Formats: sequence, C-alpha cells, structure tokens
Amino acid sequence: MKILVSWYAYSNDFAGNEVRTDGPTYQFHQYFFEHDRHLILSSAAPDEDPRLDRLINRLLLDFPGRQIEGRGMRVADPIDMPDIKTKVEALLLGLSDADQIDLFISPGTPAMQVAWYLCHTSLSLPTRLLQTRAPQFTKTKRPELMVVNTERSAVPVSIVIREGLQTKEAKASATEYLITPALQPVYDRAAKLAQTDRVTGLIHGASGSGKEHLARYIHQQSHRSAGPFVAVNCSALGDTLLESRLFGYEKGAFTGAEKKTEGFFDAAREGTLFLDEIGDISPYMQQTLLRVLQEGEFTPVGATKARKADVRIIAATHRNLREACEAGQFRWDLLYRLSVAELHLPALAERGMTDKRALVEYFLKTKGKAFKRSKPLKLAPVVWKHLDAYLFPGNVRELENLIESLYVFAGEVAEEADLPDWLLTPSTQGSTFDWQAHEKQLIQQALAYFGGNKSQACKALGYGSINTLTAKIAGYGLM
Ligand SMILES: Nc1ncnc2c1ncn2[C@@H]1O[C@H](COP(=O)(O)OP(=O)(O)OP(=O)(O)O)[C@@H](O)[C@H]1O
Repeated sequence: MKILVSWYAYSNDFAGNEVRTDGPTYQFHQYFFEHDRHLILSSAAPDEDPRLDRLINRLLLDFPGRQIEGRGMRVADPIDMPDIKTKVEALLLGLSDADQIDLFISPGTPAMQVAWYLCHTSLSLPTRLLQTRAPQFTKTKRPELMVVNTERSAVPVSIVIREGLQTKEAKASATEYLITPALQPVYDRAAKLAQTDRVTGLIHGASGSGKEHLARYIHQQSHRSAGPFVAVNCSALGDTLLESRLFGYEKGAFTGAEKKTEGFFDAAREGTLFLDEIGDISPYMQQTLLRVLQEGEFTPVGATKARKADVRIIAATHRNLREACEAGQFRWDLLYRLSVAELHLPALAERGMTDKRALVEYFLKTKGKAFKRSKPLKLAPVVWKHLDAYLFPGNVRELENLIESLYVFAGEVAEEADLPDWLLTPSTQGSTFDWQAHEKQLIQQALAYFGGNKSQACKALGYGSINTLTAKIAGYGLM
C-alpha cells in the first residue's frame, strides 16, 4: 500500500474560508496523486478542525473515489519541533505495514518540515520526502514534484542519530537477549519503536514472559541508552506512595516528608521509565498519568510549578486492558495514549517446543558462566523429556529459575532426581520411561491449556503438521 502523509497549509491551502485550487494540497491531488490513501494532518484536536473537513470534502468532490482521511494531532505549538516529531513518529510507526510512505513536506511550518526530515532519516521505515515547486517558479508553469535526496544533504543531526544507533546495536549484544523465531516479530517491532525518541510503548504479556527484558531492549537500542532505565512496579505501591515516588515531593508536602526528594520521573531523565503492571493503578493515578502524558509535564507532590518530563515511557501489563476499559476499570483515553505502539509477548507455551529448547540451551550456557563452571551443565535425556512435557505457566522466569536450581543441586549431568517434584508428572516418573503414556498426557495437557485449539497445541508440542497431531489424538483415543 502506498500512503501519502502531509500537514495542510493554513494559509496556502485556503483563501479565507475557501479551499485554494492553487494550494499545495489541492495541486498535489490534481497532478501527482497516485496513492492508495492520503492522511492529512491538522494541529487541532481530533474532530475539532472544520477547515480540515472542508479541505477533505472539496478534494473528495473534485477527485471522487480517493481515500482521504483527516487526523487531528493535537499540537499546541506549531513550532514545537520535539512535540511534533514525537507525534508524527507515533503516527508513522502505526503505518509500518505500508510498502511506501510518502511524506509531502511542502505544507506546514518549518518545524513540521524538520520533523519529517528527522523521521525520514532516523526511522527505518519506507519513507520518501516529496516536495513541490509552485507553478510560478517553474519553466512549464505547472507545479513540479521533487523527491528530496537525503543522501546528499549534510544535516549533522541525522548523522549523529545514525551513528548513535550503530553503537547501540553493538551494545545490546545477542548474548543478553535470546531472540528466538517466535520472538523475532515482536523484537523487530520493538527495534522500530526504539528509533523514535518518546513514543510510548505498551507491552502485553503474562507474568515472567519477558516484558521488562523487552523494555530494556528498547531502551538499549534507543538513543536514550546513555541515560538511565528505571523500572517501577506500579501494583506494589498504593496511590499516595506511587504518586510521591513517581513525581517526587517537596519538603513538608506530607507527614514524614523531611526533605525535598526527586521521583522516578527525575531519576529517569533522558532515559526510559518502565511502568510495570500499569493495569493495576487506581482511577486517580490513571487520571494523573494521563495528564502527564498529554502535557509532557509533571508536578512533584506539594510543588506549585510543573517540570518537563524528559522520559520515554514504556508500560506493561498482564491484563487485557481493552476488557478492563469495557468493564469501566481503566480509562480508554489513557489506553490510547499508552498504546501508540503495542507489543504482545507470547506465553512460553505458545512459543512452541523449538523455542523452549533454545531457551533451555541458552540458560544452560549463560548460567554456566554465572556459576563459573568450566563446562555448561548437561541434562540427561529423561530430564529433557520432563522439560518438554512441562508447559511452564511461569514462563521464561520459571524456566530460568529451574536451570539455576539445577546448577545448585545437580552434578555435571542433571538427572531426574534433581528435578523438583512439581515438575514430575506421574506418567513421566520412574526408571522405565513410558513414552506413549507420556506423550498422551502431553497432548491432553496441551489441548486443555489451549482450550482445544489444535493448531496452538501442535505448535507447543513441536509437531510438524496438524495432521500428525490429529492422527495421534485418534491413535490415543482422545477424540
Ligand atoms: N528474550 C530473552 N532473552 C533472555 N532472557 C530473557 C528473555 N526474556 C525474558 N528473559 C529472562 O526471563 C526473566 C523474566 O523476564 P521479565 O522479568 O522481563 O518478565 P516480566 O514479563 O517482566 O515478568 P513480570 O510480569 O512478573 O514482571 C528475566 O530474568 C529475564 O532476564
């Protein structure tokens, strides 16, 4: 899909209240539009710009059948470049499935043009920068279209950003993050998010599935990596404590506030603030946080002046926040603010057998180093079978802890006796291993876990095709 994105020009696209047919937006449609969709941006709040509606209606009237949409970007100050950049970055990330995103840069303020330029050079999205030359400046007396050649323009900031990104790649080395095939799409998305400066991310995933790990990855890949990464578990703190910890407080703000204290927003300045279990915060904190996200400022408890928040927020939750919103427990407007870039981490059982085995190998290696073993621990075949059979409801953390405990208790080779009881299912215990009973039980467990969904069960069990699973289900009389 080919998408065109542009601001509209407040004066050049209008003469009074009338749409100008010699304005840049109209002329683009008249001469150059060959796109599947045009997103026209306005600095007003969504659905609050009658001029934008007028422009779109006129274009649709004169160029019927075109897909043209308006988007209110809520930019309070049209020359506030960092704010504009953050907002268009978020928008562009949401279009990341497009084959081509053409940024028509002629309409808009210089700050808007610079923001387009920076997005084009710093995000690895399929963007092109397009400009038009007005007819009065061309020999043909028709407007001309130009693709801006960014390779030849030497704007230092883009070079700094690119160099910055390269060093960060080296920093987040492959040994810290095991990116298995099932995780690749979510880590790819995370890497794109990392290239933006302040776009907020929302990570969904069950407990122990690696949400904080992924948030750290985004931080380390971003140009904020030189700054701090601060993680806060929101569910562990009540309202008053959470508020004072997040925003800090003034001396005397409440009983026990003996000296002015900085909060996590200060501690994470120029870095990333990870808000874990965001789904558990109270309605009061939801409202407070929404204000901070909207205004980019926070006020320490007891202070009268607000401070600029220079952090990227990544939130995480194990809850389904849409359902929580429907049930009236979470604010839709906060969800929309947080979920500019949503990332879904699969539970370990959904990631399939190959992924699980890769993780076991990975932790055997990394924990071997941590425990200063000359050789990594080996697992007896029967131990592998137990691990295959177990669905790890506690996800990666549970698997990691298990390998650690084996390093503590096992010799050079971990045997069945080294495994904790809870991991041994009755059919897998004992010296004469009954593989068929074991496999039957495994299939039953997987089907129950995935609510009868065969394709998910098939993936978790590591069978090559669903036919294999269907045949086994029939063979074991599990129909
Ligand atoms: N891709 C990965 N590569 C290596 N280690 C990982 C990966 N994902 C998770 N881990 C490890 O698994 C453990 C659990 O991860 P993490 O703490 O990020 O989970 P979480 O989803 O944030 O958990 P919770 O919801 O309970 O806070 C950590 O020790 C982390 O290092």
